[in-house]
Amino acid sequence: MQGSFLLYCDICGAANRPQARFCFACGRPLQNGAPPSLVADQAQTASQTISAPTSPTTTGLLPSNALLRGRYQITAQVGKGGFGAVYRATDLMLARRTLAIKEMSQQSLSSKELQEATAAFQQEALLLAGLIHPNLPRIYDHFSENGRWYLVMDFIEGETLEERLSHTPNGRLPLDEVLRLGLQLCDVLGYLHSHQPPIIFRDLKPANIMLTRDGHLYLIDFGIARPFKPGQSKDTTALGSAGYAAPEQYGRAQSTPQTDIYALGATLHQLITGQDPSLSPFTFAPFLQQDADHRRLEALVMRMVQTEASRRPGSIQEVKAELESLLTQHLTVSGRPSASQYRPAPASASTAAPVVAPPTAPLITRCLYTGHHRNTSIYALAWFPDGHLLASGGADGSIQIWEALSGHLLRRCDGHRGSVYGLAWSPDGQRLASAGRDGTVRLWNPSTGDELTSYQGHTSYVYSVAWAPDGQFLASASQDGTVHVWAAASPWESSRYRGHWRSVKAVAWSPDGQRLASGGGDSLLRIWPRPTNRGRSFLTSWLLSRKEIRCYGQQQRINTIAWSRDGRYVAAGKTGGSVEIWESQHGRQQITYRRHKRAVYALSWRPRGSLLASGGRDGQVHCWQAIDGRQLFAYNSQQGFIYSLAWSPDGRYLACGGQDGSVYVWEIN
Ligand SMILES: Nc1ncnc2c1ncn2[C@@H]1O[C@H](COP(=O)(O)OP(=O)(O)OP(=O)(O)O)[C@@H](O)[C@H]1O
Repeated sequence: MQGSFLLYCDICGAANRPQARFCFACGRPLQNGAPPSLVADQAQTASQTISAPTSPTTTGLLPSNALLRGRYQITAQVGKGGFGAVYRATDLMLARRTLAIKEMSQQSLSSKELQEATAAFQQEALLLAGLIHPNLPRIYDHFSENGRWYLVMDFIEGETLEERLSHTPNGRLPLDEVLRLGLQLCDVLGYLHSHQPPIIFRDLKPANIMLTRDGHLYLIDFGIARPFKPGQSKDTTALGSAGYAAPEQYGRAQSTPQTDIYALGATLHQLITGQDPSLSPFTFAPFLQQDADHRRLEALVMRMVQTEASRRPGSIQEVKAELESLLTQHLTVSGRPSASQYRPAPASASTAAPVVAPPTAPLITRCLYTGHHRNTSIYALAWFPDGHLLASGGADGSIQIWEALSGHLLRRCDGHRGSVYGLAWSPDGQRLASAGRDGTVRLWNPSTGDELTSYQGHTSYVYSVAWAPDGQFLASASQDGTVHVWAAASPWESSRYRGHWRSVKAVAWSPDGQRLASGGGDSLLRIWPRPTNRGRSFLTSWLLSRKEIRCYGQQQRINTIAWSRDGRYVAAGKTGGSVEIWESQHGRQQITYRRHKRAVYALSWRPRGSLLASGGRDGQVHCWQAIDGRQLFAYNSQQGFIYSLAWSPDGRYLACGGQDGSVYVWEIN
């Protein structure tokens, strides 16, 4: 805390900075200088933000229907924080999507306060704009209007973790839910810390975490997050929230990833014990529950909240590994599925079921926009690795690259003679691969639309192309009955897999890049190891037969295949309208989904969890749980046959390409 006193509001009782002229909480004028309102700040009670620039504010006054920037129509105020108000709004220019708009007043501020508040606001906009993660809201715009700053972002349908705790018994949560929330927080903090230099969030607390109905979590409020500055001994300004802020945030040292580990430890402690750490900073009582799982979590939490940063876990990954192992132990020992609705990433799922327990909440969908080709079928869709671009390819032979969330067409790549059937981005996003009816696989520079190279070796249509996760190899599947594996850097080198005896419609790499799955006219799903020798080698089925997994399902052509994110399952969409889910190590069939009436042409596994989207000749898109085939929604498209489906990398959008030449992008909550 920089000042020595806090100024308490006579109307609402909120603590304000001594220089403040208006209460940051209720906006009423403060009685500056009145002795009864001045209280020594040593106590630093409640969730008072340490020295964060609290601003007197005249925000929160926008009426319903107010229009900002000529496009954002305010529908309601949903929150009020230290810097201003947050509104729900409709974007009139983009498919009437719902957005959140955060407002900060520039009025009635001393010049220092204005400087601090503006810096924090700009900081939040700039930092968030460059971050893309499933647990962070996306930022779309920021601007100034009528003396206020505005930040436009995803609207999160839900409540803060603080609000959630206020209506749970004793302000606590069950252990499995705490572990799952902890894992999501590790994911997003790990993402922030993986930046160079690491981004330190610095204000992790229940009030800055929002939860959706199905338990998905978002970090909000990046006002005081900062990149770590190498060589600096302590933070320029002391920032954070009492109780959750590590000792080094009180101006003693520079905040590091260990600072966020401390706040996460304090938060986990609160979720288990129900004790608000802001009431007694730096003291963490032992857990009341003393079973083995709670004791193990307690040991971890106590290490996380060590005063000495060097005695805390070395990285957020270390915390995550322990939470994962603890969750596995907890579920295995208790033998019960999760009570929570959160679906952890499949990579961390280790129960016997195909994936994890399904959510009970219905999915909410809304069409973001519709893009078009020249009224010809769209056979292929691929999201750019960070989700900001979407590529589509179709019967007109063109490839179009869109700004994924606005539908703005950025570029076309023309060169294929005949339909484009397959598309894949290189993992680094520098190149786009396409497969076509002209028998070629081509590489494109997505920035210019220029063709970089083409791989020629197939003797008939190429239906599918897939890029290995390490970026070094491409696999392509063809009507000629082969799968070629190309070294991406040298188009003349390839291995050829000849295990199929009919056309091969689909090929896909396992997420670890060690195996390939292919399927086609012979009805067999084949899972085979990635060829190890570079150079020309011809891999026949007898060569691989000892290592290959063959999945014998219904005698129907396979049109499309998709791996689950953890590599444990492969889904195959078939001509008769079924989708078979196979366990990939031993080729055991898990379930068959039979709710499509006609051929399934497209499948996409949602990046988080067990949700599959399927579509095909019946013109329907189904979203269902791969664990048990439970359908969450079926949407009757007006697009004719559905040929392609693709989830965005963050799992929030589903792109859908059809026979009528349109691309629909749906937002799915
Ligand atoms: N993207 C969002 N979608 C929906 N509601 C939101 C969103 N962001 C914030 N809110 C709501 O607005 C409230 C205030 O938001 P936020 O914490 O970001 O504001 P702030 O002014 O920075 O607060 P603080 O006092 O913590 O500094 C939140 O508690 C939440 O209820």
